[in-house]
Amino acid sequence: MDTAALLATAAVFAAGVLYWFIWVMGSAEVKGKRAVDLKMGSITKDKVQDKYKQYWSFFRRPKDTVESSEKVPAFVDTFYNLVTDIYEWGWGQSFHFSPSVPNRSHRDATRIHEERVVDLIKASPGHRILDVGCGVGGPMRAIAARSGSTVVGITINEYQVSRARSHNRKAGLDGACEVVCGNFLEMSFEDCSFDGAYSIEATCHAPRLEDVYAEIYRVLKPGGLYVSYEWVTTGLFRADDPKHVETIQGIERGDALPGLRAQDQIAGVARKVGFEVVVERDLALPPAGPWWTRLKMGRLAYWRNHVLVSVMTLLRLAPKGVVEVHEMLYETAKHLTNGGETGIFTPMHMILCRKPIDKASS
Ligand SMILES: C=C(CC[C@@H](C)[C@H]1CC[C@H]2C3=CC[C@H]4[C@H](C)[C@@H](O)CC[C@]4(C)[C@H]3CC[C@]12C)C(C)C
Ligand SMILES: C[S@@+](CC[C@H](N)C(=O)[O-])C[C@H]1O[C@@H](n2cnc3c(N)ncnc32)[C@H](O)[C@@H]1O
Repeated sequence: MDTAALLATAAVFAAGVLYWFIWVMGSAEVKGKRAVDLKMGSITKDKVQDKYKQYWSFFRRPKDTVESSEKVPAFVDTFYNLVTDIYEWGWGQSFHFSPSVPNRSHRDATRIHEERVVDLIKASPGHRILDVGCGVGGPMRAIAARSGSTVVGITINEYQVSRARSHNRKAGLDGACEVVCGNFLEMSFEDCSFDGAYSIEATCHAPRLEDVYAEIYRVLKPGGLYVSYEWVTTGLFRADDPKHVETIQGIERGDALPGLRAQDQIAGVARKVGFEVVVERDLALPPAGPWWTRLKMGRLAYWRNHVLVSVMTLLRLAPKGVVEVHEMLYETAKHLTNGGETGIFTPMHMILCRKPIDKASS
């Protein structure tokens, strides 16, 4: 074979490898979003890097002033513009963790964790259920399909609204699932207009938990049930242990959190806004399988994804800034894993509350 033929064969081979790397390997476990589709929400291509820098300088330190608390929802919105496509591509349409289940896939474990909500809040056909912080609607579709109820989701991020609506249509569930863009700290829904409500790993973004719980209380019908899976520090967390503090602050920085609450504070907040606490339990505790193994087992996948986003940026298929966002998520994954392994953090402290029948009329 002469040199020209050799070069041509090598070029075809390289193109084939690139194609396989980007299009085949490029979508992670859940097929759907591919690396070539990384858009970074509603941020225009040229602004991604700047937006990331603004996000990072805001969330780098813990939030302690009222003034910075008020800015949190806007920065949370920026955060989801930056990460939504990467989450969908590398994790799926459900932006939360689940206990691992022996001999079951991540997809099954995710669905089981979501369907538990249906039983807890007794969602039934004819019910109108609120999903507080709905992401792109993975849980909403599972819960609507399982329960036969109508689910209304709210998210602060406009890009997620369009993604969720499109997924709902494709799943044939747009009749059962509605998505609105808004702030869960001041919702536009009528008082007493929902039969039930849930939030999955979303209220951790609220600077004051009582503000979002009070809103959920307001829109629930008397007797209605609300369940939340909360991100909290556990009783094993020691504020005087620098390693613990580094882990918790690492989780806060990389997940747009104004400050993680302690597990034993949640029920008090629920009662303060008027709820009866039916039950609370850390769903991560044994016999539940570890939720963080899914993050840990993917080291090789992270490396592949890093190479992918770098190649995509070089080819100008992805905007500048994606590599930094991806790197931030990689670091965050390490802190989350650490939080899980040491037991100082759980993303699934479950609290089930009821709006009392008598108090509501007063
Ligand atoms: C509830 C929240 C989000 C929880 C999780 C869905 C996400 C937390 C960290 C995310 C990820 C970390 C590493 C990424 C990896 C580097 C990349 O290659 C592919 C995507 C990741 C796995 C990504 C996926 C989503 C998370 C697990 C918070 C924000 C309150
Ligand atoms: C980690 S995601 C979880 C999404 C969804 N519950 C799931 O499990 O797939 C957190 C969600 O909360 C939403 N959120 C955060 N702060 C919000 C706010 N102030 N108002 C409305 N939505 C908010 C985000 O936009 C995002 O959709």
